[in-house]
Amino acid sequence: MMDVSGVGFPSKVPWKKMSAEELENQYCPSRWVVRLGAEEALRTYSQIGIEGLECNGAISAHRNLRLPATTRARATRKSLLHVPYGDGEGEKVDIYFPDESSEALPFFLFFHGGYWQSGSKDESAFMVHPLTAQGVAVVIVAYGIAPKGTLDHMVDQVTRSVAFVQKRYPSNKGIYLCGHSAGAHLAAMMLLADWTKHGVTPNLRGFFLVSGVFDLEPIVYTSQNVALQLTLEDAQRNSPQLKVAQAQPVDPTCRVLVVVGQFDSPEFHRQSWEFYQTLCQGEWKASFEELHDVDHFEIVENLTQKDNVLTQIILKTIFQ
Ligand SMILES: Nc1ccccc1C(=O)C[C@H](N)C(=O)O
Repeated sequence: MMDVSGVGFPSKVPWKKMSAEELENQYCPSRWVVRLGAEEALRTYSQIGIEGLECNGAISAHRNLRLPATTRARATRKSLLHVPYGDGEGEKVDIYFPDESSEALPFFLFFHGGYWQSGSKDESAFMVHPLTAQGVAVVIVAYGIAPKGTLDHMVDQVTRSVAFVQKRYPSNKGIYLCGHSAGAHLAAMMLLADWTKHGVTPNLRGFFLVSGVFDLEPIVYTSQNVALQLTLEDAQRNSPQLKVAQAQPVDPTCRVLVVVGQFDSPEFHRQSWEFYQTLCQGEWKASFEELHDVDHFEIVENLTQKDNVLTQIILKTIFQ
C-alpha cells in the first residue's frame, strides 16, 4: 500500500524540511566537533597543516617530528614546490617524493577542503610524511577559491592538475585522488571528467573521498553561498550525486572509497552514504567507511600519523 502521508518513511531529502538555522548548523562542520570549541577546532586544524614560521632548514630531526605537516614535509622531503599545471594565477602543485629516485611511482593527489573558499596547498601537506616514507609521491594541489574563483573553474583546474601529473609522469604506477570536504567534492567530479579534451587519460586507480559533499543543492541555502554565489543550476551541474550513476568508469577496477567521520553531522553522513549507494548502483567498485571517534577535522589531521586507520587503508589500497 502506498503511504501518501510520508509518515514512517524518512524523507529522501530531509534537509528540505529543516529550518534555515538547522540547515546552517548541519553544514557547519566545526560546530560538530566535540573535543574542542568550534573556533579552536578550526585553529588547530590549520596549525597542524600549515606552513609554520619555523622553517629555516636548520631544524634538528627531533624537532621536525613536532613541526606542522607542511613545514616538516618541505624541510625533510625531496620536493618540487609551486610547479605550474596551467597558466592561470595560483594553478600550482607541490610535489613531494620518496627517497628513492624513480618516476615509476604511485602518485597521490590531495585536494584540500574549506568550502571552496578557504584553505590552500601551503597548509595541507598532512599525509606527505607517512606516504612518501612508503614510496608514494604526494601532490598537493592549489585551486582558485571563491569569491574570486567559480566552482566550474575549480572543477576545470582540478581536471587539468590531474592531466598534468599524468603527462609529466607517464610511467606512474597509478594516480590516486584524495579530497577532504569541498576537496572530496572536487575529487568526486573527476569520476565524471571527460579526458578526451585534455589529450591524456590519467591512470586513475583509486579515489579517497573524505567527509565530502556530493549534492550541492542544500549549500545554496546556507551562508557558504555568500562567497560561492551558486545558482540552483550551478549546484546541480556540479553535483556528482546526480550524475555518477550514469558515468562509466574508465577502468572498472578503479576503487572508490567514501569515508565519513563518526562526529561529522547527520547531513554529512547522509551525503556520504547516499553517494556510496549511488556508486553501487553504477559500475563503480565502491566501499564505505565510517571512521570511529573522529570529527571533520581530525579525520585529515590524523593522516600525519602512519599507524592511523585511514593512512593504513590508503596504503593498503595503493599496494594491494
Ligand atoms: N576550514 C576548513 C577546512 C576544511 C574543511 C572545512 C573547513 C571550514 O572552515 C568549514 C566551516 N567554515 C566550519 O566552520 O566548519
